[in-house]
Amino acid sequence: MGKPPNLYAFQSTDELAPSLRTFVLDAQNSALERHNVFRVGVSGGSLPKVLAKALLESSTGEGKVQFDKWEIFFADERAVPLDHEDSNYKLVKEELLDRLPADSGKPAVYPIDVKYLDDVQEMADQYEQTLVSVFAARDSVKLPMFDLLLLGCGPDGHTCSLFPGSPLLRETDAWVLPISDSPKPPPKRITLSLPVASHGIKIGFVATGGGKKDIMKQIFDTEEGQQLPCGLINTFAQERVSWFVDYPAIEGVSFPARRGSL
Ligand SMILES: O=C(O)[C@H](O)[C@@H](O)[C@H](O)[C@H](O)COP(=O)(O)O
Repeated sequence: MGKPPNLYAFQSTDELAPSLRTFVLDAQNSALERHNVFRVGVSGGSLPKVLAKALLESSTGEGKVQFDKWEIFFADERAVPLDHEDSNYKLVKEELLDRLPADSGKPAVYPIDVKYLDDVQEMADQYEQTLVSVFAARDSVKLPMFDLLLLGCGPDGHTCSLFPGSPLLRETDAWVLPISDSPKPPPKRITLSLPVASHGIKIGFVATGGGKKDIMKQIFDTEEGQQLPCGLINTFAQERVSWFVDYPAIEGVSFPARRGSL
């Protein structure tokens, strides 16, 4: 048995941001030592905004953010044009990429191929091919290992576009999966599969606001909660997972949270 996931709780998003920055910088620095590149998978939702606050507005943590060494992938993406208001790429671009300091260098970013907007299976296959080309051949690497995955948690316990009860949760082979009936709009999406989403060297969840407290209680305090997508990642990845939450999101949660610092 490994150690349980880490749960870090803060008064507010403003107080959470510096610790998230330290966490990201630690992951970056060890990735750069290992292979001189930092491969990050990011989700949509509220995460890009909090990440931007952590990276652009705060200054704690060892060393600097070396954006020119970053490769950014999408843990899930909606099948819409890249300038559509539902696009996670657009969100990350507007919150983070467009706001990088002029002297910071630019990350390499891997958006979906919009040629395949009408065929999500093909879009997922193409995105998997992108991962294959970056992470080495499919035959030699059983699963791509992101240096860091930054994920959100939906009020039903979904993460990436892996929803509770979905047959996609049983996928053991594909790295990237299509969805055409997502319960959260828009319906057509692609997502990392559960084995890939659990395989990050580090996995950070960000969940804030009182709207998350019921699901956080389920995930951390109940057996059933461990079967939810976020709970499954906790179970598979154990201490490789760190949750960054605010106090309203863990009100009533018994699982021990470290308060106020990383
Ligand atoms: O594109 C998406 O829909 C997201 O990747 C999704 O998985 C999100 O991270 C959660 O729904 C949490 O969203 P919030 O952080 O906004 O609650």
